[in-house]
Amino acid sequence: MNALTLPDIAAQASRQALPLEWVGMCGIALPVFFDGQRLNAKADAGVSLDDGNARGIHMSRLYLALELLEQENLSPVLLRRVLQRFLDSHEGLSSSAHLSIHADLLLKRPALISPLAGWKSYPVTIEARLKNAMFHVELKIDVPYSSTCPCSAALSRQLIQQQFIDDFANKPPQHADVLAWLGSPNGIIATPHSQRSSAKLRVRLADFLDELPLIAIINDAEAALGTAVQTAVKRADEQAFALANGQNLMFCEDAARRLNLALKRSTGINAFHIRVTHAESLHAHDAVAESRFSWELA
Ligand SMILES: Nc1nc2c(ncn2[C@@H]2O[C@H](COP(=O)(O)OP(=O)(O)OP(=O)(O)O)[C@@H](O)[C@H]2O)c(=O)[nH]1
Repeated sequence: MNALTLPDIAAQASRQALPLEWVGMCGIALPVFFDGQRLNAKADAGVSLDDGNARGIHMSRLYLALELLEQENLSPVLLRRVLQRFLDSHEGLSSSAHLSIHADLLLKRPALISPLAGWKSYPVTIEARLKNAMFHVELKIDVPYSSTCPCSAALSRQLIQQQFIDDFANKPPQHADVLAWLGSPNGIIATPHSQRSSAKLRVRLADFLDELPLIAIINDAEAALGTAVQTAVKRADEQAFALANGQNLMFCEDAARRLNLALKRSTGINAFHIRVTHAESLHAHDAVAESRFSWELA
């Protein structure tokens, strides 16, 4: 039997000469390593197709370059090496390379009071680009938190005051009576609404960073927001959480401003874009605020 040469369509001339900005593969399953964890990731890998006459890029060369990610902890230098390999394997065809890695980062979080702890999952995307020796890394991180509406709290307080006036209209308040009243349903006749909320952070990193500051950014964001979503919870933890929410009333605007300050204080961040969403229980729609810093210029 004669050995047949395999047809190579990608090497053919394109019928329509036109360069393309991005060509590659999306959703490639891949294990990556970060902070001692093996993450189940999905990668999008692509290059520009500058030669408008070339029919296609060489997908397999991008795919094989991703093997580098199986061996080392994710870092800016490793991402750059992968992108350089994308370009080296497409010499004459491509001048820019792009890689996105989507994964869920698991962090163990202690309870507020009890000695318990549990895992929290943070969706993250790490995006790296290389063009004309210019290398950029952008992080996208979702941080869930709890927010309690300050307006609803004030309105609830007013109703509680009204109830107090009604219940103690004809008697001078005695300490024991007031204490008992505070512990009764009438003492909390109205409650403010709280909602599970989410902050989507997009951050462009400075060139000098050796590591990806994913965990530092998550920790800074949660500290700024004040009422992170909890994991393992006993009653003592739930009570501490209720107190924390009561002391931490916020509109979505408040949350966006706090995150803006926190990210400006962080080192190694050149630009950022924040979008917070409060999934209101008052409405069937969300309250949303955005804030950005140097985002258009970056
Ligand atoms: N460029 C391109 N390739 C595709 C597409 N869909 C599937 N492929 C296949 O991806 C496979 C890998 O392509 P290449 O990397 O060029 O494979 P190859 O020619 O064996 O490898 P090299 O010798 O390194 O060029 C081929 O079998 C293509 O047909 C597509 O939309 N575009």
